[in-house]
Amino acid sequence: MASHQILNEKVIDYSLYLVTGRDLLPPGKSYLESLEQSLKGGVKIVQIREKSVDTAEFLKVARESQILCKKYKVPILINDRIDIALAMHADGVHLGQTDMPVSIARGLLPKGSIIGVSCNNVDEIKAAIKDRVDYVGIGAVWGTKTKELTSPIVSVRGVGEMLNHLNGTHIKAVAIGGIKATNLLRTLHGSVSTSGRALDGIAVVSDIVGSKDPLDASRRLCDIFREFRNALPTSVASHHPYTPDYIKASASRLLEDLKLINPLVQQITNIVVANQSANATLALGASPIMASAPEEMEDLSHVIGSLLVNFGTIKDKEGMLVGGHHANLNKKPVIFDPVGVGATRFRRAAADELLNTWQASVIKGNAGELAALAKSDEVKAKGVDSVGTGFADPGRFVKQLALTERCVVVMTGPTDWISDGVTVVRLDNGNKLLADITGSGCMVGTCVAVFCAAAASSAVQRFEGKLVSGDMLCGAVAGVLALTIASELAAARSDVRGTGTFLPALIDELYNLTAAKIQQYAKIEVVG
Ligand SMILES: Cc1ncc(COP(=O)(O)OP(=O)(O)O)c(N)n1
Ligand SMILES: Cc1nc(C(=O)O)sc1CCOP(=O)(O)O
Repeated sequence: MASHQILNEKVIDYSLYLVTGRDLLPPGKSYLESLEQSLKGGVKIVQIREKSVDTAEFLKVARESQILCKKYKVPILINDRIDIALAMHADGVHLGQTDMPVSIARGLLPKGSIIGVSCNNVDEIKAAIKDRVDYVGIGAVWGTKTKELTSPIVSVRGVGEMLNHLNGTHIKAVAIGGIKATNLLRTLHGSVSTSGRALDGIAVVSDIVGSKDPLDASRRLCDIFREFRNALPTSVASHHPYTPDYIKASASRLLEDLKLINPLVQQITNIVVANQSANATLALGASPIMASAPEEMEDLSHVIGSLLVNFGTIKDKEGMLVGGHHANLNKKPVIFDPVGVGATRFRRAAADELLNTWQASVIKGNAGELAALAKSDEVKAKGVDSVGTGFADPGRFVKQLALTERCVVVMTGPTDWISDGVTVVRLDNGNKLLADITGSGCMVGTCVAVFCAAAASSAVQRFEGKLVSGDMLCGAVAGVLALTIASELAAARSDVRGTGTFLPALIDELYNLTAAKIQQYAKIEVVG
């Protein structure tokens, strides 16, 4: 989908939208110098926003800015003030919810003027559609110091939901509020509708205006936007026409790769399972680091192969927030295991906060946990366990959740269901003793994290515009297969007489797992 629009024969490119803010200029930097550098760096549309000056000064600044914008063939819009826009023949206006109504502004402005409005929720989007505006400014997507916010933060997942409503319209959408080079890729990947509609641009004040080098700041934002546009349409899908044989071969190869790579797998997990998760990691040929302090997350994010965030006893939320942010920044897979998320309001709110802060590569849970995450009441949970027979159509459910959260979703149970939003895989391995020991679900999360680390580390092709390289669907399938096949082999051993002997045997079978065993025992079906 093109990020530009044709109005009055003019092509409007919203990809990098500068909103001015003279009060944020660094000491010694002149406003016009900063504006020209940002235009050189790739700003494609400018809005003059002056909140605390009189009319004469607003008009002067707008006219001086217009000369530069004309030089770079960039449209100029005026924030709030129709009179200023008319007086200087601006290309259009940006209106807030309490400014001049769109229908009246349209009557006053010359035909073909660009009209954009601020939207903070779905109702405002619906009104903007009725008003046939040219674009919407959705915000604030993150917290910002540039302006005191009077409406709730939308967050990236909220932007995606609002974009769903713009499907089938010609209205363009930019996000605004707290966007900077360090969160831009995350912002873009998170802000996509379930049908794949992405943002047409980003509107930025401080990351450009506050920079001593606005040319470089703008160029960096432009580059990230372009790389995102050039990347594959979903963040993790590799778009291979998956077949059971292909997946089996990939899972087997990943096991061999991981024994060579020996990735470091960081796990923020719960005390109940920490020991057995670390042992499972080692048994597969990876190295565990069970680190949860926020202060160490940045350093670790450079050296880890993947990060597992397991909710379990949820004491380390700050570490989880910071860890996921840095993992995204350094393009390391994040595996999210929202243990017992349906159990309390605190857990539900924490899951939302985490998923609004970083993007998971894989979300893994049982039917009850994933239902709670998706705010579906089709399946109920009791504590950390799922209750009842599960979803009527589990394949459809995981596919939809994968599209909404833009990641791979793994739903564990007697049958495991995995989807990247395009393909749905059904796995039928596993022994019922897994349900009788504590932490087997958490160990699945660990195994998925181990194999996703291998998938990311051994990825042949890297796309700058993706949050993570490598085939996360195959990584997730391989992780589930490893534990479930090992459970079948362990349960069949003559030295296993109950749950007490099953757990060490399970670790043994993970240790002795081979590519040939995966090929021999994996029960895989591609169902959609
Ligand atoms: C692109 C874009 N989106 C939103 C806004 C916010 O406008 P508004 O709601 O009018 O608030 P103020 O900017 O007037 O504080 C914007 N300016 N640009
Ligand atoms: C002007 C403005 N409008 C917002 C909204 O939410 O409508 S947020 C915002 C400020 C954006 O500045 P920065 O890029 O420095 O965070």
